[in-house]
Amino acid sequence: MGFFTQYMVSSKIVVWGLTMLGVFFLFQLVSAKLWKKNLPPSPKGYPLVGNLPEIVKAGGLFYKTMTRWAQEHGEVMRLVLGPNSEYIINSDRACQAVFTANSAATSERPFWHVGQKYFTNYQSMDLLDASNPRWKLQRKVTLQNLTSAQRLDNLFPFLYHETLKFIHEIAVDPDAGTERQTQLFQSLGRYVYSTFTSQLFGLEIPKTKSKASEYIWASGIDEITTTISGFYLADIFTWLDYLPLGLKPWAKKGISRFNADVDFVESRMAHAKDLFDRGEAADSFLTRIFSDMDKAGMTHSEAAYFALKLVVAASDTSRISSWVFLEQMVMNPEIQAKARKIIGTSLTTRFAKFLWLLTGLDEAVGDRLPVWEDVERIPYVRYLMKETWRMRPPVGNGLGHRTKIDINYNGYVIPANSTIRPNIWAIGRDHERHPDPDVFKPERWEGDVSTSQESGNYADNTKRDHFAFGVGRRFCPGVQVADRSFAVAIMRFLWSFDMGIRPGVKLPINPDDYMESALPGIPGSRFPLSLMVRENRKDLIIKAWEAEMPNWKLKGSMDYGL
Ligand code: HEM
Repeated sequence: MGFFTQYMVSSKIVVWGLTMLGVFFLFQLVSAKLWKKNLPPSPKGYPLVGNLPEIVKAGGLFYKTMTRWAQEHGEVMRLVLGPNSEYIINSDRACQAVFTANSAATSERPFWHVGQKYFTNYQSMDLLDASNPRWKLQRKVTLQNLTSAQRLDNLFPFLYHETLKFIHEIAVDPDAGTERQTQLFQSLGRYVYSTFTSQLFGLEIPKTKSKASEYIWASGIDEITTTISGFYLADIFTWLDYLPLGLKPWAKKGISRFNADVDFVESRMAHAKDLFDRGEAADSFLTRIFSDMDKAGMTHSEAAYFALKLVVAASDTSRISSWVFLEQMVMNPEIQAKARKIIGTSLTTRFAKFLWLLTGLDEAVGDRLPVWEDVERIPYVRYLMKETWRMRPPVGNGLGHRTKIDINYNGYVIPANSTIRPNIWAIGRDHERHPDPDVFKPERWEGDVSTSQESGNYADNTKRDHFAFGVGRRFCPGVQVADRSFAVAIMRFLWSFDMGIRPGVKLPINPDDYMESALPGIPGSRFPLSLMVRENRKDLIIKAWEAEMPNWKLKGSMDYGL
């Protein structure tokens, strides 16, 4: 079920709910003296429910609604979501003022009690307030164990292995390029999940049909749902939490999800520990915690739960990045051809490279699979990354923050304790920042080879490439991992595949027809993508895979015992 369709409830509950909302609205108005403040403008909505119906109706095309609203209402706007209001920050300048200049005051999370208390037992970094010491510890552990210069390299063996496995699967798939090739979204998901479970747990996901992947996906959805404004009424009417547990279905659901998560990670950890004790475990986040090399300051059990949360944060964002890159290559064949030419095909000899330097017409890589270091000399890869993340940010609606203070911007007031969000979609499609924003044009980034981390760190937010990784103190801590994973995917896909549309699909196609409400702004698994290995690559890929397998050391599986 999509996030938005879940707002639909039975009519009795609606009547009860609306009455409560009315009372609550009045209470909010009086207690916060909102009528005295010049609040930002709102799109026209309905009594009591405000802008909710339009959001529900928009479903997967919510990105368009948010972009249009930003154009109509200016740099800051207020969305009325039943009894809640959210303040949406529509421009880079306003992001600077709200999230960067006021980062200490705007880095708490909204009051997501249900998610924080029940679903995650105050252990998930995404949901914790930045002032919570556990958030600080988890952020430190992420930076030390995952994204420090030393640790970033740990990703590569897994990333190279998994991308090669994905490409090899397609090279030997008799259904590749036919109308029966319908599982690409799932296979892409397998390789991405497996990359991160290997890096974090030291355990891989060998098959596309995997109970572990299904579990991780469902657990992630449950947590994300707790961050939807007003999804759990107990986040609005906080006194509901005083009821006995038997009368709180949301609390029971949350507790059972948390307990199931703990069971899941404890059993995975036991398997990983067993391999570690036998000296058969690959180096991973957990093995380093077991061997106390990093003295993380977490118990083993906490570290395993945290590893699950990192897999959730890392996997689908990376899967979506690769998926929409493929979508854009299909929609823009001339860019696919150009990028491929730049990345490299058959030239292998020094003479050929010399020719390439001389003429600029041929390739930079040759007959080996591209690796991360190639990005340094192929800036076009960075342009492709920036353009994909600008146009289809995987987390376009961001994650809410809470402001602890009243913030004044352009004569409007965003009141203390409100939820605030950067409108990542609208900023990426702002005509002033990006002329022709609906056109996929990597060339617009000519000369900008900044990494996502560097760009995110610019003191002047208007100079940033895009806002796909958020803004302010909660800026995505996995950004350098994301850059590596995406760059390698882009280069290897261009090197390996002819990317097109499945036979039998009528042209032209519009990606908007394939949006899913659970992934607003992203064409979902129904997008009729076709991948075929290029003829002159097939033998190279098969040979590379045959050379890889005998040396591959990772023994454990996330699906062990499931
Ligand atoms: C293309 C890939 C990715 C995108 C687009 C992305 C985007 C985001 C966004 C928008 C946020 C919310 C920031 C905010 O609250 O302002 C976030 C938070 C987060 N991301 Fe990422 N992310 C990606 C990959 C990753 C990876 C690979 C990891 C881990 C290895 C990761 C770990 C996290 C964590 C732990 C948070 C929560 C931070 C906090 O609450 O303080 N992300 N990400």
